[in-house]
Amino acid sequence: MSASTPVIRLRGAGRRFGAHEALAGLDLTVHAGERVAVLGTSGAGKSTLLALVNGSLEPTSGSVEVFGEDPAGLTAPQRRLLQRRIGSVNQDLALIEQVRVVHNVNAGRLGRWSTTRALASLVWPHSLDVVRDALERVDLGWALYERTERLSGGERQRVAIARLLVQQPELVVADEPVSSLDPVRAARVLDLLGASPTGRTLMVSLHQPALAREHCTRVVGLRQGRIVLDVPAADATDEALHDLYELV
Ligand SMILES: Nc1ncnc2c1ncn2[C@@H]1O[C@H](COP(=O)(O)OP(=O)(O)OP(=O)(O)O)[C@@H](O)[C@H]1O
Repeated sequence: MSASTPVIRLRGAGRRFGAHEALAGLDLTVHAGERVAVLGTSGAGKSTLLALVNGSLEPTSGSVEVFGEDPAGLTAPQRRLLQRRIGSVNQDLALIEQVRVVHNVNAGRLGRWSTTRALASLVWPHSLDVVRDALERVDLGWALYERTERLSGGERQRVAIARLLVQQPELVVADEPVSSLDPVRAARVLDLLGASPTGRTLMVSLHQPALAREHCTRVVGLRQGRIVLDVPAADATDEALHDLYELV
């Protein structure tokens, strides 16, 4: 991949679920370091778009390339290598409830560890300093050895963010990662997701336009599975967003 290769490129990408067309004809190019907020009403297709980008769904039409690769055309080992570069936070958070927080955070490093090391870490957690640091950054320094199932919704959401911080991905794909957080913590988490010395690329779905304007560089608006708005964040005024949220 050359320096000018986009991090994300969708060409005429669409996704159907049976007869239902969730996304249609999406053309989108995202370059390294961009922070893209995906906005739109419930059901507009935000999660589906993010799933196409993080490789958990394949398009049923058109193409999706991430770091210059089409995940559908890769072998399993090649796909694992690509996945290491992508950090995802999904709405279901994908935390293991019955284990302590430290193990859920360390799961962010599993892609880089041997099976032996991963299993050993379940008994004697490895890289405690890294895990502690990530938890402190999301205000959960006290929760290292808490059982995950005991945490509140917002605390669990921050554990998923800490897991992503230890993974240190080049691209973050986050589906409503701040939906359970108070405004101060939401702002902090969005800063953390986008911040990295090397200019991490971020694609994040949000329901709060103000957060998109403040923490992202670009706003993409979806309506009924189509991109109807693609502007610099500063231009995503309430007026510009009005049509996006009008009830259909
Ligand atoms: N696995 C699936 N099977 C069938 N239909 C689906 C599936 N996933 C999504 N859809 C449909 O695709 C459309 C887009 O869904 P999606 O979850 O992408 O919307 P969204 O914008 O993320 O919504 P929300 O803001 O409520 O999370 C919806 O009509 C939804 O019902």
